[in-house]
Order: sequence, then structure tokens, then C-alpha cells
Amino acid sequence: MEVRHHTNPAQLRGFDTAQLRENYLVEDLFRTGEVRTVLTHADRVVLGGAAPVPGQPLTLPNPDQLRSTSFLERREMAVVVVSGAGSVVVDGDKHELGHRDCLYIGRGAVDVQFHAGDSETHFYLFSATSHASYPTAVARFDEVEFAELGEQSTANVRELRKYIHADGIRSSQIVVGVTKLADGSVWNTMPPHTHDRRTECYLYFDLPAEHRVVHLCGEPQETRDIIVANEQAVVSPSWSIHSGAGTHSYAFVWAMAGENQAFTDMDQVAVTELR
Ligand SMILES: O=C[C@H](O)[C@@H](O)CC(=O)C(=O)O
Ligand SMILES: [Zn+2]
Repeated sequence: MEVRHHTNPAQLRGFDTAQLRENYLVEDLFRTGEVRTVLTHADRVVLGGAAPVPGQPLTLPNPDQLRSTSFLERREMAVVVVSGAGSVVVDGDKHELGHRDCLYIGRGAVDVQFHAGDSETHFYLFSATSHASYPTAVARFDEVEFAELGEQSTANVRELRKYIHADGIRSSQIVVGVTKLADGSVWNTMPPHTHDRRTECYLYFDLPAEHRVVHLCGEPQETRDIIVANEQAVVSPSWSIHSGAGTHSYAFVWAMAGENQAFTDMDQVAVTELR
């Protein structure tokens, strides 16, 4: 497992492009036949990618850095299918997942296996520490309610679906959903916000290989950009905005961990205040 240390806003002022990418961009989560994981000390979030091929399931590893008897001994996890369709077997119980569907796995699960469907499947993983056990549950993209956000005139028409949250699948601390941009819309989360009580990670997907998202990060008055390709993730510290504009429409998994689970606990920033 790769380990990343936390950063602070003063460091960001001096980061060049390579340093920005080393600290905040996770480029290589999905490699055929592997489960890859990255621990960030920001709220001890672990990001991961499992990429099984048909007939060759993959098992969730137990990285040494966790010093656990199993990955989920003291943790909970969200799994979102970002490419293909497949199933996840949790201690013998099989959960079928379609494109963009979400599985929550509660603390204490021991054996987790990722099975591809008819083709290579990409399961995105997001995990944080958990102080209570909640039931494992599935939320489907087509079945959860969604909020219609944005306007055509600002190129940010999008549907926001919440999977793991106070009124949905319950968890100890993680809050997870998917936002999908409409054709012709490119901006997410503009005007932007911060929430100093939570770390947030974005995993951009459904973006054609030849396109990119220009992701904005940093304090509102000291912003930087990171150029992101399909199926890459960005770690957004509690003090950072997280917003982006694509050269094409796309979808992204947003996932948070920290002090509270209040989705509306955001400090909004007016576009005119950005620097
Ligand atoms: O804290 C919450 C997250 O930033 C997402 O809700 C933002 C988002 O999906 C959007 O506006 O499209
Ligand atoms: Zn946010």
C-alpha cells in the first residue's frame, strides 16, 4: 500500500506541477488483475481500485500498515463500480453490482472478493476508520433519488445521487455518492466550497480516454489546478476547494470522511472571491 502524508496550505503555495500531482492525484488505481490501495493520513482515508478479469476474482488484501487482523477489522468501506459490472462476495454473501452501483461494507467483515462480470470490472474503494458496525448494504444508481443541479447557461447541469449518508445507507463516518454531468455540461461544484470538518476524495470516471478534467484545489484565495484523466482520483484536504471543468462531460464518485456526516455543512465560496 502506498502511504501519503498530510499537507498544509502553506506548502501548497510552493508546489510545482509534479509536487501537486504527487501529493493529491492518484493516477494508477486500476491495474488488470490487481487490488491497489493508497493510504492518506488525511482522516486516514484509504483509496483503492480492484480490477478483476472474468474467472479470476481478487481478494481484498490486509496491508501491513493497518496492523489489523483483516482490512475491515477497524474500518468500513464503500465500493462503487466505475467500469463494467460484477459482484462482491462479503463473507460468503454475493452482491451483484451494475455500472455506478454502490456497496457499503461494515466494520468486521473478514473476507471480501471482487468478481468481474463479462469483462474486466473496475471497483473503486473508499475506506475510513469505523467505531461502530453498520450492516452491509447496496444502493443502486437507478434506484436512489437524485438532485438536479446547475443550469445550461453555466454549463453545470448534473444529477447528484447520495448512497451512503444520514438518510440512506448508514455508516460510522463515510458519506458517499455519484454525480453525473449532463451532455454538454462540464463544471462540477462551481461555485465551490470547503468543509473544514471533512476530507473529500473525487474519482473521475466515464470520461473518454482522450479527454481531461481540470480539477481546482487549494484555499479559495490561493487556487491551483491538477489535470486529471479517466479513473484517476484527487484527495482534497479539509481546507481545499474541490471543483473541476472537463473538456467533455463525465461522472465522479465523491466520498468524505471526518468529523460529521452533515452533507449541507459546507462553507460556500462566491466565484468572485476566488483567486
Ligand atoms: O461535499 C460535497 C461534494 O463536494 C459534492 O456533493 C459536490 C458535487 O457532487 C457537485 O456539486 O456536483
Ligand atoms: Zn465537498
